[in-house]
Amino acid sequence: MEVVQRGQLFMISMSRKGRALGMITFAAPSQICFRSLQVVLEVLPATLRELVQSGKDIEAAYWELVIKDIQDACKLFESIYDETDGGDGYVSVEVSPRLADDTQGTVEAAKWLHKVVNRPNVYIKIPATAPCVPSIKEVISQGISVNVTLIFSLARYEEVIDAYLDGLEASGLSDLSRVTSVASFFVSRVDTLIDKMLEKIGTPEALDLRGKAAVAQAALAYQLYQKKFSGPRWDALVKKGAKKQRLLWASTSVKNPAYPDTLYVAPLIGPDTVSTMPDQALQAFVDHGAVSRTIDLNVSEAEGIYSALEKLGIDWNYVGTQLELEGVDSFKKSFDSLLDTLQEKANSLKLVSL
Ligand SMILES: O=C[C@H](O)COP(=O)(O)O
Repeated sequence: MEVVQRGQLFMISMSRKGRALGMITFAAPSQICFRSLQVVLEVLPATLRELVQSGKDIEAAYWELVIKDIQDACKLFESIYDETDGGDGYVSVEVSPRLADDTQGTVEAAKWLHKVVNRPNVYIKIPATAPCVPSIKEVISQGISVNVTLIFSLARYEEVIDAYLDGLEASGLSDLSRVTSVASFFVSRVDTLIDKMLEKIGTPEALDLRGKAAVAQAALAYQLYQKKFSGPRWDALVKKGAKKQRLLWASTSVKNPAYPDTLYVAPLIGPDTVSTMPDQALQAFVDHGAVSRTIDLNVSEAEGIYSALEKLGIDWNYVGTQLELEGVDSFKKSFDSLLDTLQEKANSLKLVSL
């Protein structure tokens, strides 16, 4: 339990009826796995030693530790999952980031993880890279719930929604109510990149748009969400119990200290959205954030900002691709560095046990 609590992120979520927000704990995989494993290293050297001495290589030992960790977290959140009829209380575990270019490898890894974790409230986390969009469809069609991560552009987000809808339609299940998904749209990193581009352009108009791109794009993502999850195609799936793929805001901490510290949380509150927050963003919001529906208050302003940026030469697809490359690369580096740390620990445990 200690492991889970030290690795947790939080989310604020507006209930479907649009009532007050509840503060719910939500585990995001990279953080929960990477951070909690450091605790595992402190408190469970015996387990690691046992795993290594049983002949497992370090990656296999990693997965055993993670699976147990995720199962414990799932148990912790099970009551939320039950109380909300499968609406909240999920724990995510990510397939190896080394598979981000491998469609079939990702499908196999997702199926395996889903089987071994064996809990109803687990999300298998899959990156929204071009090769993994078809994996998402396939995995959803097998009745496996998915957290789609690393979404940076509206174009890719629409492909992700389509993969979810296609997967539900292909599933053959008569009851779709237990196959759910979140689409994790990264926010602050968009400003980090676009601000640099605007500074390069350097005109007063460009400089005035700094710090506005990310929230504008996110607000338009919510418009797309509303459009795609309505109409005859969606209604047919609802008849079979389908649930909307909720938009999850990731990367919500402010990177530029000149910006308000709730910039990526306060304007993005709306029905069925999920805001993941690291401590810094959470504390700022708890201290002086206000809870009310904000996500669609300024849609025409968001459209204006989006097209003004295009007119200045900002290519949204370039931005999405660049951030995706950086995101996948950083996930891979974290994964590699974690395995290196585990290997070092295992080596020292072997020495101690001699
Ligand atoms: O899961 C990913 C995090 O939300 C990333 O946030 P970051 O952009 O602050 O690193």
